Formats: sequence, C-alpha cells, structure tokens
Amino acid sequence: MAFAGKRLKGLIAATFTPMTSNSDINLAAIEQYVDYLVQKQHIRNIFVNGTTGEGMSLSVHERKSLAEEWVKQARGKMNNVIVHVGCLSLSDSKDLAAHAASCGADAISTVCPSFLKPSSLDALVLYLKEVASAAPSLPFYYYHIPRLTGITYQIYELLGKVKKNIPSFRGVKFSDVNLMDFSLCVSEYKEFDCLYGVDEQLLGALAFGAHGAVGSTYNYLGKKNGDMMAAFEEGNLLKARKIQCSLQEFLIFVFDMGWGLAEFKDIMSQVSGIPLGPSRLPLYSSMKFDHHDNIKTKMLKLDLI
Ligand SMILES: CC(=O)N[C@H](C=O)[C@@H](O)[C@H](O)[C@H](O)CO
Ligand SMILES: CC(=O)C(=O)O
Repeated sequence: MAFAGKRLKGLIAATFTPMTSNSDINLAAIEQYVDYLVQKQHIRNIFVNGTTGEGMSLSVHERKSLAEEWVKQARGKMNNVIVHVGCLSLSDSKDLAAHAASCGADAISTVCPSFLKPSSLDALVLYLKEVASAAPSLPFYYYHIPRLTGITYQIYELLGKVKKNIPSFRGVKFSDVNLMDFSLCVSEYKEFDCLYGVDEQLLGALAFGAHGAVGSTYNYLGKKNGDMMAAFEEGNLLKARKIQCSLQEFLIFVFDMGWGLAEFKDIMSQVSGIPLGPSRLPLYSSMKFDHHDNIKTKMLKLDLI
C-alpha cells in the first residue's frame, strides 16, 4: 500500500487542462503550471482531470497522457496527485484507475456516471466498489457533485455502506452546499478524509471540521485561501471571515457576468501568466480581452492579488 495511513488535508487545486489554441491537450505547459502552484500559491496537492480539468470532455488516451505528465512534473515538488477517473463507461473508469496506479498517482477519485444513473444507494456502492477494485493499492475518494450529476444520495449514508465494502475507500470530495450532510460525514466517520468543494463557503465547512478542500479557485487564489485557513486555525474568525467575504465578492462578480468554468480558465491564464488555452466545446468562454482589466481591478480592490 503506497500511501497507507497518509491523510489528505489542506488545499487541493482542481487543475485546468492546458490546451493549445485548437483545444488539443498541451502537456508542455504542465511543468510551469506545477511550479506556479507551488511557488506562488503554496499549493502542494492537485486533483487532475476533474470538473475543472474537463475530464469528461477528454478521451481516455488524453486523460492517461495528462495523468502521466502531472505525476511526473509533481514528483518531488508536491505531496499528492489525485487522478479523477470518472467516465460514463465503467470499463473506461477501471482502465483509468489501473493506469493511475501504474503511473504513480497518490489517489483516485470518481463521480458516478450520470446519464444512466444508479437506481439506489446500493447500486452506487456496487459501482464504486468495481472502480476501486481496479486500483486496490490507491486511496479512493468518492466525488459528490450533485448539481452536475443529479445524484443526490446523502453522503453520510453512503459512507456507512462503503465502510464495509470498499477497503481502499478513504473519503469524499464533497461539492455541495448541504453542510448538515457534510458535518455528519466529518463527525461520524473520523477515519475518512472529508474534503469540501464549494469554494464560496469553505469557511462554513471548516467550522464543521473539514479536513481540506478541493476546488478550482485554489489555482489562482490558493495563497489567499491558505491565509483564511491559517486565520481560522489560529481562532482569528474576524480575519477568516473578511477573507472569505472578499472571495465571495469576487465570485459574485464573476457569476453576475454569467461566467463559469471556461471563464475561470481564462482568469487562471491571466493571473498566472501561463497560457492555458481555451476550453473544449461545449464549454465556450465569453470573456473578451477588455474584461481582463476589470478582473484585475476587481481582484486588486479586494486585496486578492
Ligand atoms: C462546478 C465546479 O466547478 N465546482 C468546483 C468544485 O467542485 C468548485 O471549485 C467551483 O468551481 C467553485 O466553488 C466556484 O464556484
Ligand atoms: C473543483 C473540482 O474539484 C473539480 O474540478 O473536479
């Protein structure tokens, strides 16, 4: 067991997938991306090929190439590379899980397929058990993001079932606003890592005992979120709240523009200076060049950069 006993905690950036101007994957940008996260954002854990990385829009072959490159570039610089292996096809997910183990990833995670959905919590557990069985040596995390998958089972009920069924199960990436469910996971299943995934309200999840957080904004706001977590740990709630409110104000500005993941990728390119390219269709950024100044002004005003 490569990482037996190791707990996942702290901030985990859900990476964007670098692409060329034609939306082909661009492996050459990954080394610079890793260095940026470590040096400028103090991020030492990444979650690759997930929602932010457009994993579901990539081929299995592309996902394997990306996983290999992230692992290679992160070696010696980062603590953990978690590879998302969720697909609509179980056999593709098992293939990706086995590949993640063979290329040296630290953990895997999966959403449940959401075109044909499991008809019960037991069916979901059977599904997760199959995926995990393809990489039994790797810590396995369920990725709960009901707003995108439409799969809405209570996670604390799921944890009760997987505990007995999936030996490599280590926790959940919980991307939902239901903090009561999240809190029950943390308080009833201390053996699992509960990683929060709604960046807008991380402070609320910290209050309930979140071990860490996985999110898209930690790519370019990692340091600021790190300051918030440190303030929370020191008991300086006023400071933590002030930072969370600035982060919220920034995100409200982004959402009010009607922006989402494709525009987040543009923001990351601007803030980091790394050309990450466009997103792949069906994502499509509506950000125009003259928006760049607005973003920067807003971030400076909120003391985020
Ligand atoms: C839908 C989506 O991308 N969710 C991400 C993680 O799960 C979050 O990190 C969000 O991007 C973030 O909270 C901003 O809304
Ligand atoms: C945000 C997140 O965790 C993901 O992109 O998968």
